[in-house]
Amino acid sequence: MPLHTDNSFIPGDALSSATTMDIVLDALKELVDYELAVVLGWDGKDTLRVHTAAGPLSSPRLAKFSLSLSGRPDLEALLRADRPKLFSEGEDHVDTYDEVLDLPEGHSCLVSPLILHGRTIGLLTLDNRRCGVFEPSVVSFIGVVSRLIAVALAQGEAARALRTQNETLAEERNRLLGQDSDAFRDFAGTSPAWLEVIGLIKLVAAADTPVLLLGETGVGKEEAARVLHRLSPRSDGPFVALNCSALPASLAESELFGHEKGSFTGAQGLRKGRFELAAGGTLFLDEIGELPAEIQPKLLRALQEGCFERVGGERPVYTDVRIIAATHVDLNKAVAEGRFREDLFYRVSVFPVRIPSLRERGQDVLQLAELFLSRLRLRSGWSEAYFSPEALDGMLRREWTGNVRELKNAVERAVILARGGRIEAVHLQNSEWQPGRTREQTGSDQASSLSREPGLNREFFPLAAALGSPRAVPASSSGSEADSADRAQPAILPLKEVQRRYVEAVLAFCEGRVYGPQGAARFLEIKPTTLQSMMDRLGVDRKGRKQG
Ligand SMILES: Nc1ncnc2c1ncn2[C@@H]1O[C@H](COP(=O)(O)OP(=O)(O)OP(=O)(O)O)[C@@H](O)[C@H]1O
Repeated sequence: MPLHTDNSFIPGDALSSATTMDIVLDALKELVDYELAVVLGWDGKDTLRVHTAAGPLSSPRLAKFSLSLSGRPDLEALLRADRPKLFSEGEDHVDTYDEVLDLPEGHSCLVSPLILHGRTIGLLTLDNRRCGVFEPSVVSFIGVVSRLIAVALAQGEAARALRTQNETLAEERNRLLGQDSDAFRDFAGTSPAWLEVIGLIKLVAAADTPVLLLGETGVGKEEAARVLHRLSPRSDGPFVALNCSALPASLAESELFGHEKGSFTGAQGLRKGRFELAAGGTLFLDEIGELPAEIQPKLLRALQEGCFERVGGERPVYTDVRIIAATHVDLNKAVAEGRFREDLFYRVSVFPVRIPSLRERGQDVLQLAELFLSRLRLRSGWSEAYFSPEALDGMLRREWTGNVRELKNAVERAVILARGGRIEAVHLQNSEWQPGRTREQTGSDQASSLSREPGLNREFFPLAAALGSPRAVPASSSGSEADSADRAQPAILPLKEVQRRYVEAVLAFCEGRVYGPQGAARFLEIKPTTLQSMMDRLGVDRKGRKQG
């Protein structure tokens, strides 16, 4: 036979562990007359799972088979003895594959530990329905083969882990490079409430314990999760985040666990889920309380056993990830209402950490504002931006309902309004298009205090100006007579008319600009294309006049 000359083999093409094992068991079949050969891998704790099964008796059910060693002291003893064992005819023994296979009594059965340098790697079993098929002479041969299989199994698993880690790192790096990410920035704050959080994060970071971050929206739960990851022994591994809210069950499963090629229409290739991408690192599950009920048992299994199947896949996939979950809803209530599984709740909430709201963090507001401003100063035209004393005071007094996220956005908006110069309190007070209020004020107080300064009102409070109403914000719901009178005062306009007038006013304020940092879309926090179609729908042109 001529020598095979294809030398295009490169490490990246290395055979998968499963293929290697298929080849080995196939070759073994030529020497040993088995009907079922199974290689089981050991998870290092208690479980043996089928890695490869070959022979006419193997079946897809077997591929999912696993067994607990604590329930099988006979197998544990066999692994300890590190010697193959041939079960003789009539010898009583527990049938390993009892649950999935019906083998006749007295069938031939040979079991051999897979041990490498004294470390248990797994187990090899050979079965044949007929009695006495395996000669005693075959036992020592299988002992030698088992050592080779142990090497192949260990190397295959190591190569797989390395490959997954490489891919994950590359994917995560690309993802981070593609964003304006805050992942590597400071974690500002020195208030007692914040220092307590830092203390807890430092404490729990080193352990592999699941952490549950609780807190209002925008308080910095994801930021805290990133810091926790960076402080943990997994910091060299990836940090992968998934927002569980608004994910339909079908999408959530494939996002979490990936899918096999052709598992559903449009699944053109194998795609790894976040669990696999996070291997060796941390998986951050944001808004875990919103996870669809159908997925919760699958997540529980992945957390408990470290294994799952890709959508459309049969082979179990194993990963080692640390879970950090976050929620802004009360998970206890979700459990009581049956929306969240209790067992999953206990699994993820081993170490809860509450991230305080900005209201509880005192002077941290100023540190954070300075931090955000220092980042913005790096942008062209804004290097001279600074806060006036009144602006600093206003920030301290304001009730930041949207927390750090709201503060961050407000600082950016203020820099734009201040045209990269001195930021006044009024630049930060511009909150018609967000729900922030000063700590002392109600919504109506805020509207009226703004309207007390006519120029300010016109320039920075376009809704009130646009509607021509003395009170654009409804009165507080104290139920007093004065309140009822206030409520009755403004004419109620159709929503479309309010939208039209408001868009016109914002456009006028932006001098007809739709795009760019000082464009209306930016202020309205919508895409310019969305604003354009809204303008078409409302009949408003760029100069803010009604068309037609
Ligand atoms: N201590 C901090 N230092 C710097 N930036 C922070 C800090 N905390 C939060 N941020 C920034 O504030 C914004 C909101 O934070 P984050 O997304 O972590 O909040 P969250 O609590 O996870 O919000 P949600 O509940 O909406 O998911 C992000 O842009 C984040 O980078």
